[in-house]
Amino acid sequence: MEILDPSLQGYLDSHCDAEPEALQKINRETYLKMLKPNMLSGHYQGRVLSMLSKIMQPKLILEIGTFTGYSAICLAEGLAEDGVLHTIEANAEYEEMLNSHFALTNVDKKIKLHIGPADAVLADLQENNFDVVFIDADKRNNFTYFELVIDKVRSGGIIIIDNVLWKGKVYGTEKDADTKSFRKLNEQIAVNTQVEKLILPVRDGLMIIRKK
Ligand SMILES: C[S@@+](CC[C@H](N)C(=O)[O-])C[C@H]1O[C@@H](n2cnc3c(N)ncnc32)[C@H](O)[C@@H]1O
Repeated sequence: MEILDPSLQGYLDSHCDAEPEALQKINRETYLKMLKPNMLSGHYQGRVLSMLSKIMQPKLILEIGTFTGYSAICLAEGLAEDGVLHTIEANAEYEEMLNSHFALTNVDKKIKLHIGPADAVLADLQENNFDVVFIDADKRNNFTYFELVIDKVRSGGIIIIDNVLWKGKVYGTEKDADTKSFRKLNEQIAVNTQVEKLILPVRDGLMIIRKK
């Protein structure tokens, strides 16, 4: 089930900025070569991430779940001149492809790729005071990642979590484990008084969480 009517999504796609050339190439290659290519953020969500990042002008971004690098590049577009984006990917087989994708862009020097499971990489990561965090990896660990990163986010910084509407299942009657885990995540964040939050009905649902 699509969250948005396809004709509305078509209208949104045709009235935002065009997808940059390097991202068009990565998008095409992801659909040609990867299993589950729809994990990629894509044109419209990518422009949303880029816009949020440009508004925040972050010095430090953390991404959990790199895949083919699409969202990392979108977020890196908004980095301050001396900013850095750390992105974590568990699958070591993606490393070479990711380096070649980042090299297609003018933000490659600002992206630091960490290969390994997110919990282990986060335990070793010295950086604090993240301005923007994007959580988009193994979905059932979303709340664990939220708890691991919240103390590493500066006051006024934002955490973005992807797929929180889970194809509309979270507000339906489905009882499968993934749907239950998204419902629980959304409820836990909704009552958390440390943060302000809202869900944007972008693609599969983007939760925007601002640390007070
Ligand atoms: C939904 S995809 C990320 C899509 C990407 N953020 C984008 O929007 O283009 C999720 C990625 O997280 C990775 N992943 C899964 N479990 C992980 C873990 N425990 N630590 C780090 N990465 C993980 C997967 O290999 C996959 O590449």
